[in-house]
Amino acid sequence: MVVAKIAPSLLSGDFAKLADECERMLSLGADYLHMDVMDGHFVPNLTLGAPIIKSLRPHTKGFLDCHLMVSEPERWVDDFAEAGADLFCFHIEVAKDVKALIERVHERGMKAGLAIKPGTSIEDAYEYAGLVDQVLVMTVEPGFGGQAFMGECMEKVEKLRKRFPDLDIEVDGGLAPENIAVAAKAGANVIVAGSSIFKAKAPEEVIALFRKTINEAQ
Ligand SMILES: O=C(CO)[C@H](O)[C@H](O)COP(=O)(O)O
Repeated sequence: MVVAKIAPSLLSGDFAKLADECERMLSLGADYLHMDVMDGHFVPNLTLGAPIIKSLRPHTKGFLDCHLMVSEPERWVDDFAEAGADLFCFHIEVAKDVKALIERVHERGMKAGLAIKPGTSIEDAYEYAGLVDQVLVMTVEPGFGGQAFMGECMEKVEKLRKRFPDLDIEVDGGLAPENIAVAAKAGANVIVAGSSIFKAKAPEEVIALFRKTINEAQ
């Protein structure tokens, strides 16, 4: 059985106060801190890289769930390991050798995650899902926060959950109180959310609602 893990996306936080934002999210009930790494090539946006993770690491004990939206994930394994990332999640669409990369991430002491874009079929991930710690099913086109949740991606989550009952399945993009039940029913248990948490008047209530909805669906 899997349990809910709520991962606020710091992309929606104040980058000038990143360490404070991380501690604030943990104090409000977050399990993971989701860090969106974008290279301006795999996605049309630039955010942060290993130097920021390294600067942040001494200021938080939170689990740094790093989602690399980059064209050459192989280049960054050592940098992220040395920076103190807890989980290194890369995209199946660009990895040169998925299995070898998973092994390298584990060798460097990080958990490994495999991400798929909305247009990528879940069947492509089956071969590797038993080797990783988490599969991330994107529910928006990666690149920007604040986009609308793509409900059609839930079929992929359902298929994955049927085959891998104990796998951590993360969903990312447009998750909000209005659609959390759909994601929970499909079998997602790790919820990334930026806008709906950071813009809420009471973020702790959104986090609590996500957790309750996911755990009740298990
Ligand atoms: O990976 C991402 C964008 O590529 C973000 O994590 C994601 O979009 C979360 O933001 P929001 O909840 O506002 O959609």
